[in-house]
Amino acid sequence: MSEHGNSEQQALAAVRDRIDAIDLEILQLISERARCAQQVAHIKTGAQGGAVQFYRPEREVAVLRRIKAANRGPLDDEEVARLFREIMSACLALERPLTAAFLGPAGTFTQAAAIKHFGHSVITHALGAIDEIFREVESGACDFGVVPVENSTEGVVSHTLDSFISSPLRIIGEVCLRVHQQLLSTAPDLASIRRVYSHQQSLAQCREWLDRHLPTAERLPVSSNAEAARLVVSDPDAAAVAGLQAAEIYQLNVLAECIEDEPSNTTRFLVIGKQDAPPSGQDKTSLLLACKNQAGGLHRLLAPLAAHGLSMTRIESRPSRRGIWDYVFFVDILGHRQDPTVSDALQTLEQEALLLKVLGSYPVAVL
Ligand SMILES: O=C(O)C(=O)C[C@]1(C(=O)O)C=C[C@@H](O)C=C1
Repeated sequence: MSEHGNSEQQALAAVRDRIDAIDLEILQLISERARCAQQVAHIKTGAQGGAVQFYRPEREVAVLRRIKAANRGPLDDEEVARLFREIMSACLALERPLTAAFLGPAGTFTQAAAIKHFGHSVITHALGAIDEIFREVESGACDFGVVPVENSTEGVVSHTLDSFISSPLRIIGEVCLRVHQQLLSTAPDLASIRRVYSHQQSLAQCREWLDRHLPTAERLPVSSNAEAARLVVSDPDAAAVAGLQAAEIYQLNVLAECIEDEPSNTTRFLVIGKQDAPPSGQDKTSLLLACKNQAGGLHRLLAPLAAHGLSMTRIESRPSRRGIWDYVFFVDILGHRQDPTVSDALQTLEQEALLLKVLGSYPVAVL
């Protein structure tokens, strides 16, 4: 070996020794942290009768926000937050493993959102439909549920909004996920593709790409994009529009990557549970409202929000399907229901609205 090669080997060995030593220190610290989480569990179990709330969303976001603020690189803020997300997920699983229901089968973006929110130690349960997720959490069979609510290209997921009208569940968190769609198949190329399966939202997100590259292929909506991937395993003339996770799980070829029409295509998911999330300092509140069906009704309904200086980040209207109200409105505002300005505004709103249901106050997504 040349002299140069030799000194390179030595330099490499020295840095690797340093890395080995650091890894042991990190391991010790992580183990110490995990023992602290066990102590926390012990304290919580002692302090609370009945159901113990091991999962504390407001504390988790406080930990992640603090880490991001303290970070000085070279890893970027998102990356360090992701690492700490996983450490906390493992610590929480030691207190008690959490279960989260998602729109299955395995490999959907909803599963990816559940893991992004809770970390990899959460036990995910695949369910076939959005209303099944609500029922699973309502019955207590799962601790939490994760449901898609809106996509930046395609708009609202109406099934989710409709489920909130009759469900007693609360929104306890939100997750935003960049959604990259892939064209998956057992076929080697596009030439033989006659059918394209996916969730209707995913088909819509790739409409222009499909018009251009597969203009004659039939588009068939199914219950989820992972279900589409599962279907094409036994249909060589078909392709699925789905995520990379589905390609791995069902061992399909990626015939085309990132086929979404909007490169910034993002889906927002909601985390649902039985308990409210306490204030975290940076929160959102989701409301369900109905107003009198008369001129200026909606304006009067929203006036208290403006009067209290609250920012509205979203408003959606849906036919109520109940016959009591014509339309209901889903409104998101910044702030927690326990913040004085929000609670004052809600009191005024209650007098104006035919219906006011606070669907939940929850921390603004950190990751
Ligand atoms: O602080 C707590 O209440 C904990 O249970 C500890 C911890 C953590 O690992 O930091 C774990 C789970 C909770 O959701 C929040 C934080």
